[in-house]
Amino acid sequence: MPVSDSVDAESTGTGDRGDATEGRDGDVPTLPINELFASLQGEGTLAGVPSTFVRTSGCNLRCWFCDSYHTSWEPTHAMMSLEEIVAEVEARDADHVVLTGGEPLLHEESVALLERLDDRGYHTTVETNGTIHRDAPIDLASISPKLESSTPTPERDPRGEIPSESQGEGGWEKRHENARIDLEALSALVEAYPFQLKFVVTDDDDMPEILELLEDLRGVADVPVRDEDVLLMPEGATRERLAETRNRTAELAMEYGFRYTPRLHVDLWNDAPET
Ligand SMILES: C[S@@+](CC[C@H](N)C(=O)[O-])C[C@H]1O[C@@H](n2cnc3c(N)ncnc32)[C@H](O)[C@@H]1O
Ligand SMILES: Nc1nc2[nH]cc(C(=O)O)c2c(=O)[nH]1
Ligand code: SF4
Ligand SMILES: [Mg+2]
Repeated sequence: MPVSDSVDAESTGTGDRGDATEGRDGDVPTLPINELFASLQGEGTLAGVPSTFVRTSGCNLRCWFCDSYHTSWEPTHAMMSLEEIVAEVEARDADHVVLTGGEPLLHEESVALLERLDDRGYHTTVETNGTIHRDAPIDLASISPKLESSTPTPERDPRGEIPSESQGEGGWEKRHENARIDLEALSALVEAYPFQLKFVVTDDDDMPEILELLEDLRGVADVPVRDEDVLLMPEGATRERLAETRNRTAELAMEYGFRYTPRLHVDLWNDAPET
């Protein structure tokens, strides 16, 4: 099981990036950290690999199904210096580090953290929604572009918001919808790093949008995007919900010639924190 000496998540930020003190505390570079723990990589081509997870807080999107609610809808974190983060990583055994969030590439200091981890010989995976490109030592860009089925609407708002609030000017329905796909950033990421494209599938209706996005990406990217780089992942933060989505997602993977990825951590530990 995950380690018990995790980070205390104390301060709460309201902005996309955590809070105003993010970045540097005096001369010390810092990141808003929601949790830091040892587990098995649960998703994608490296599923099953012992890994240390560093979860930053703050996101530029608001997926209704986000399984890391306290990094997006209600960001909660402690500010940690890069030195402290690296020490916490070194205190665990894994050779693989997964930098996730929230959206880790929102934070400029994620680059410096990845450099320090790379200098120490760690394999780095970055879990990203694909809307931001940064130049950093990334061994695997695990990109999960968000489909229309992720958009929070009055009917699917985890806060149970009244319709006018989720739809209005500053409401997340529009903001999410406008920001969720950035072809330029997506293209820059696949050109710069070994990558996987990991789509969250809720049902059959997601497939036309996946195919269209792949066509667009293949049209602009200078590198091949092979069907085997495309993974379908069932939507579900709990075992109960996964039981509803995984078989159809697996059938769709077979039908379209894409890969299927399980959510091993949900099978093993359901929705427990630090797993
Ligand atoms: C919490 S996100 C953090 C990284 C980044 N913001 C992103 O979305 O890729 C980590 C991974 O969990 C996936 N995810 C989040 N909620 C999910 C859910 N309810 N079911 C399946 N996958 C989910 C995301 O698509 C992403 O691949
Ligand atoms: N075990 C485990 N594997 C994961 N792979 C990607 C995760 C993420 O939240 O980014 C994740 C996670 O939260 N737990
Ligand atoms: S992009 Fe990732 S962290 Fe942000 S809301 Fe969606 S699943 Fe959550
Ligand atoms: Mg997760």
